[in-house]
Amino acid sequence: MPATISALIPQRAAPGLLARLLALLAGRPRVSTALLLLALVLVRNRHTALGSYPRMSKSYIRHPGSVPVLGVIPWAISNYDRLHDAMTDAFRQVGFKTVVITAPFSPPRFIVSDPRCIEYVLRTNFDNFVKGKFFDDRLHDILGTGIFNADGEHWRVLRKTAANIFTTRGFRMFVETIFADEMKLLVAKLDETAVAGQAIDMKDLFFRFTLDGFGMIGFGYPLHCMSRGSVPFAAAFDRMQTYLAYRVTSPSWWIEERIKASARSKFLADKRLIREFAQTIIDQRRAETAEKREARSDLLTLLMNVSADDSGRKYTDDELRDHVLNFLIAGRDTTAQVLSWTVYYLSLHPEARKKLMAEIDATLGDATYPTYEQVKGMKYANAVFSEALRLSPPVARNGKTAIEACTLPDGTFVPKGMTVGWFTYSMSRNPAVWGADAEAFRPERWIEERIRTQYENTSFNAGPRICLGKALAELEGVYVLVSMFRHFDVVAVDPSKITYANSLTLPIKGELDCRITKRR
Ligand code: HEM
Repeated sequence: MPATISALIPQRAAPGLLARLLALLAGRPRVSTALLLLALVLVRNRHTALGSYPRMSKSYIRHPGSVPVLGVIPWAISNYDRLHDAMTDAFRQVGFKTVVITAPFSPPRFIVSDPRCIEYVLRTNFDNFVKGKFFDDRLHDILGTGIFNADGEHWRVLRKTAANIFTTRGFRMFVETIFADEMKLLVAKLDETAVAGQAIDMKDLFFRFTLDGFGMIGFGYPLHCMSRGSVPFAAAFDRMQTYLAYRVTSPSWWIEERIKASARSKFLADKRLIREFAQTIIDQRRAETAEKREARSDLLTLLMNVSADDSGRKYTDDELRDHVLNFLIAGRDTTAQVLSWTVYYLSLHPEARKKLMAEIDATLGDATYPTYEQVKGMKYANAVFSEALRLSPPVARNGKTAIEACTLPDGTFVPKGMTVGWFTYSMSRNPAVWGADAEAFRPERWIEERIRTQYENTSFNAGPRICLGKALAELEGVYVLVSMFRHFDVVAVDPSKITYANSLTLPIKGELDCRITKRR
């Protein structure tokens, strides 16, 4: 667990007895962890919701890692760095049935993996399941009033407005102008690396590509990340996500944050930096002449013009800032992460890489970059992207909260206010859905087998809140893949050492150093 309890103790001495106690415990992480947890259990806390639910019925299957009183806490601590695999192991033990997770000071949660339950939560009983307090409490600092945390009418207005930029006409333009320009910069960088015989961090380059791309698509704002050195906004964004992932994982995050003042102050500095960055984009737009503003049709323009509610009120700068950040998270991290994982899986599977390059060469003829139609038509390239996404979904876990009590299709009674979560990462490894080779990287399954439903394959979420950027992400991801492998062979230096970091999404831990060989 990277954030051990000792690491959560303040760096500067606290006054008096507490300081001495903390100093003593700081050198003994195990003892301090145990004592802190014990103290948490003994102290009656108004945040605990255990008492506000009916006693958990014996018929519920407890998460196999649960222990009395502390619930899943010891399991979560010992598996923090491999949470998704540990969760998959736990599901295997119970035959992928619904489990209940308990922990002191945290409301119990169900984790489902049955596609029927997913469909019930995300479509059939859509109005009864909201993002709710669980996510808002933990993620408000970064998501604010933006679409990811929004519910009800507020969500509907945002979704309808944003949907206007995701049109086929727009997509063709994105490929021909924005992606094509950005790809030339990426190819030039890889060219230099290949000539110099060095390795390069592809993870960093993919993040730069998607951030620049969405800067233009969403806000008509050139961020020039591909041609810059460090990007402080992006670094702050990554740190903040790791911090917030801890809140989603640890039931005692709120108390730990009060103890660990220095980490919190760094977090607040990052939050300020990120907000200032979003504000700059808005300020520049407001400073433009009315004529120039009216000629634009990007997301920011749409959001500035739409009525936020029935009263005709416009979004405030604070709200616009939240929207900008929500879309930047959506548009940057997810697609970039899938691209990184795709390179990882292709490095482990040279036969798939060969097949991909053969399809690219056969489709493109003499051309160096694909057209919109070619990207859409390349079956194997699309299958490679989908397969990497299936095995390493950026939104690897998710959940929604029941407004009223209800019963899931597998018979699980969900009390009012309880959260039902799911681990897409684990669901992708369920042999009942994906077959005996569920764990294997096999792009052919997307060509030879039936296409799984949204509720079996939740990588893009499902139902009315299915990812708004799905088509854009697939187009951008496959465009980059095809253009890149048209020019180069790209192989990770040491794929066997690659794993994921526990963050809000599912980035590769550390760098993705790759060797680049010129193909043409
Ligand atoms: C491979 C890349 C992507 C994946 C795997 C992905 C996945 C997801 C998932 C799982 C959700 C549901 C999140 C939740 O419940 O809060 C979601 C929502 C969303 N995604 Fe994506 N996404 C991707 C790319 C994009 C891109 C490029 C955009 C463009 C901006 C985008 C825009 C959105 C938006 C606006 C929502 C919120 C939809 C709503 O709540 O109605 N996504 N995405």
